[in-house]
Formats: sequence, structure tokens, C-alpha cells
Amino acid sequence: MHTNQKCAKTARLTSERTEMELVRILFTAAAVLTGCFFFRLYGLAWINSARLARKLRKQGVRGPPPSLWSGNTSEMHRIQAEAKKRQQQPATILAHDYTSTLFPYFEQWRRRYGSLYMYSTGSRHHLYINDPELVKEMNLLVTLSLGKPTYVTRTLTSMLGNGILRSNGQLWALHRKIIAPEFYMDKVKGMMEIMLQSTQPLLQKWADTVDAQGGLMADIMVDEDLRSLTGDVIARACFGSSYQKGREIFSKLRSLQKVLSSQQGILFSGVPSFRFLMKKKQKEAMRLESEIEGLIWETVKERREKWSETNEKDLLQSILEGAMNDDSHLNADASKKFIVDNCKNIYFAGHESTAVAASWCLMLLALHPEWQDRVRKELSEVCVNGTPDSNSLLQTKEVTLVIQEAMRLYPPGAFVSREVLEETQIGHIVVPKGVYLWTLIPTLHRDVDIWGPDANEFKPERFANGVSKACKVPQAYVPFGLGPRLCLGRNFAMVQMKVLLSLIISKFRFSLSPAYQHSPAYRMIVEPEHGVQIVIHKI
Ligand code: HEM
Repeated sequence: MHTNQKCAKTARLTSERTEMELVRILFTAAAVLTGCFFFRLYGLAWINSARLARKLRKQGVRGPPPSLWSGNTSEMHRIQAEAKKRQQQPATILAHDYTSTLFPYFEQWRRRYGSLYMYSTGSRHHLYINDPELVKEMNLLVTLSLGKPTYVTRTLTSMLGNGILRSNGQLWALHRKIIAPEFYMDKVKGMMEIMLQSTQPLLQKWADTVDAQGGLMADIMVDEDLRSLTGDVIARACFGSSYQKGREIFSKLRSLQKVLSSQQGILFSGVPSFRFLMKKKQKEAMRLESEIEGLIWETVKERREKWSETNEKDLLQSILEGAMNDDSHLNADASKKFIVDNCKNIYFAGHESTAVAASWCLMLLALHPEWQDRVRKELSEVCVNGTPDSNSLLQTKEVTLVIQEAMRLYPPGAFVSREVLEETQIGHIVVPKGVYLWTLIPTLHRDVDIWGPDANEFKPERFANGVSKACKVPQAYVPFGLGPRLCLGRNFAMVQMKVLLSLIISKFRFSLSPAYQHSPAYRMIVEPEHGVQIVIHKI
């Protein structure tokens, strides 16, 4: 009996030990697997980032020392927080340089390491290129090896699909080949009537506001009016006779943009109880996406049915023909996606940036009434009865100088960003595959070595003899980006701003409102945080 009990106890102990051993083995295996998983996820990326750093260091590129896992991320957060604390007061307008408040770590590192340096965000390795000669080399490179950074554009998938703004390689080249001819200068000249017509309601609205405020002057916020104008112009240029449907599509795209940016706000707030809100926003975004797609597709079908009757050749028609063309090699689904995505891309690329650039132009013109006078004088000389039309506007020069100078000091697009898809030689540097390149446009545009000691001043006359005479390295003037991915709509944007500003200046005198707060803010583009408020007088 005693022996039996002993045996049973031993057996129980052995079985417990075996179970414990098994649990220990399972636990160790799980820990090893988790370790492997995280190593695959972060470790390999980290090793890769360190390898890229080594390759660049060998070529003499320096940069802030990174920490083991997060690279320079915590330093970036610290510098950003310190800059925010310092920026309690609204900026004074005369000091146009906002780069050290909006992009403080880039500025601090530039002062320490010069205009070419590297930094890391943990698993990603970046190269800051603001050296004018290297920017010039990048500008001249014709290659598919530099694309849009996929980790940045991934967050914009629902807004942009796989259209021209997001795609890389051969697919991008196809988009560009089809869309680019629609924005050649002779085509854009043909769109001037649309631009002139679309500006009339804005002029009327501002004149009515002056009347409503006593007939002498009115204090107005320009930004929303400019946004709705540029949206209207793009809708007409894109959709021609289907313009009403175009407006509906664009108004839904604007709602989608708002939903997506509010989604990001919730995400960054980090409050878990807001998850239900996220879900609601996601549903709303999906609903809008499918409505937009449906509307664009309906328009395309109507077009196809009337294909032979109309000789209409607007942007939509060209995208449509391009996608259906035999040598585009797109199947039915792919061509549908091609059309829908590019309509969205043109809208997003085209209307916000032009509106913001026009806001900055008005702010600077309000500060410099002498330039309003110069533009007005030229208009009165060139235009019949002083009323600008498409022929006379093409001969005017003064307003172009103002736009060029405003785009130098306040370029809406702050960065040129690239992912190095294949090892690429840029000047004396061989940049390995996997590095992300960043060029900070406003810093280049204020570089005293390029522009001279008055780089921070508003002096449109510097462009009187062209960009090449305005600065030492003309390829470093890049308000519309550079190289093969240079903005497709630059002619369109320049002509539209020229039309808009000329018409406004011919009808109104204006100055900055006392309520205007100067605070450039970076929200994908650099825009006036509190809008541009001006006091207008009818002429
Ligand atoms: C003042 C107004 C505008 C500014 C400041 C601006 C600026 C830019 C910049 C900086 C880029 C990136 C270039 C690069 O990465 O090198 C870009 C790309 C682009 N922009 Fe604009 N843009 C403006 C207006 C427009 C308009 C009106 C349209 C069309 C109607 C347009 C269509 C595009 C497209 C399609 C791209 C992508 C080109 C590609 O990746 O191949 N933009 N723009």
C-alpha cells in the first residue's frame, strides 16, 4: 500500500514535471517566434537602414547621430516641441522666413551639417539634399529610378487611388504620357475663356459685399472664395459639357478629403474610446468613394454613347481615349480605374495648391500697393477699356513677376520627396536603393548664396529678365517641383493665377485687414493658418 502510494506520487510528479517542461518549451518557442517576427519586421529594416547609412558615410555624408531603434525620431519630436513653445506670438510678416518654425529640425541640422546630410527615422534612411548644385543635378536627371515615396503615398490611397500622383515606374510613365499633352501651353490658352468666366461670380460677390457694407469698402476672407473658384475652373476644364456632374463629383471629393483629414485627427488623438468614431468615418469615406466612382463612371458612359456626335475634347475625353487606346495595354477594369483615379488626382493636385498660391499672392499684394499700381497701369495700357481679356492678358508681364516672387517666398508645395527605387548617381553622390530624398523648397528659395542678401524681401522685379537672371542657380527655383515629375499643371496654374489676379486688381484696391494674423502652417501644403483677410475698395 505504502509502496503503491509512493509510486502514484512519483508518477504524478513526473507527469506534472513533463507538463511544466512542455509549457516551458512552448513558452520559449513562442518567445523565439515573436522575437523572429519582430526581428523580421524591424530588425532587418534597421540593419538595412544602418547599411545605407554606412554607404553614405563612406562618401563623406554626415548627419545627427541616430539612436539604436528609433533613429533621430525623438530628437525630431524634441526640436519640434521646442519650436512650438517659442512660436507663441504670431509671426511678423516682414520676416518672411518661416522655415525654422515649420520645419525646425531640418533647419537646425542644416546649420550643423550643411545642405547635404542624412538622418534616420528608425527603419527608414533619409538624405536631405538642399545643395543647389545637387538639386540642379536631380532636376536634370531623366530616370524612373526616383519615384514618389511609397510609405508617404500609401496613406493617400483612398483619395488618389493609383493615379499619376502616387504611381511609379512604367505605370506612372503611361499616366504622364496620356495626361501631359492636355496641359501644354497651347491647350491652356484655350482654357482662358473658362477662367475668365469662372472669375466673374467672385468679382460680383466681392462688389456686392462692398455695397452691403456701406458701399465704400469691405473686409473679406479670400480663401474659401478662391478654393471654390479653382475647383470650378478644374471642373469645367476636366468635364466640359458634363460640368454640372463634374461639380457634383468635386464637391463629394472635397467631403472625402475632409472626412479623411478628420480621420487622421482622431487617429493622432490616440483616445481609444474614439474608435467608434473612426469606424463611422471609415464607413462615410467608403460611401463617398463609391458614390464618386459611380458618378465619374456614369459621366464616362454618357460620353462614350455620344462619342461620335460630339467633337468635344476636354481632359476627361483625353483620359478616356488614352485609357481605351490599344497601346495603353490596359484591360477593361484597369482602364476604368485609370480614368476614375486620374480624375481624382487632377482635382486634388490642381485646385487646392492654386487657391493657396493665389491667397499668398493677394497677401503680398495687399502689403505692397505699389505692385498693385504697377499691374493696374500695365493693364490699362494693354487692355481695351482696361478690361482684361484672353488676348491682352497674354501680353502682360508685371503680374507674372508678382506670381513668381510670391511662389518663391511662399511655395505651397514645401518638399520635393523621392524614394530611390534603384541605385542612382546624383552629382558626386551614389545614392543607394531604399534611401528617401528630401529637398525643402522654401529653404532653397531663401538661400542668400543663390538669391543674394535680399533673399527674404518681396522684390518681384528680380524676375524681370527671367529666372536665369534672378538667381545664380535657376534650376534651384522649384515651386513646381523638378525633373521628370515636375508639376503637370504649372502652365494651367500660372495662367489661372494671372487671370484671377489681373481681374481682381482691375476692379479693386486692397490692403491687409487689421484682423489678419500671419501664421503660415504646414498641412500637406504651406497655407495661411487663419486665412488671408483683406480690406477691398471698388475702383
Ligand atoms: C500654384 C499651383 C500649383 C503648385 C504650387 C503645384 C506644385 C506641384 C508640385 C511641387 C508637384 C510635385 C513635383 C515633384 O515632385 O517634383 C506637383 C505635381 C503635380 N501637379 Fe501641381 N502644382 C500646382 C497646380 C497644379 C494644377 C493646376 C494641376 C492640374 C490641373 C497640377 C497637377 C499636378 C500633377 C498631375 C502632378 C504630378 C506630376 C507627376 O508626378 O508626374 N498641379 N505640383
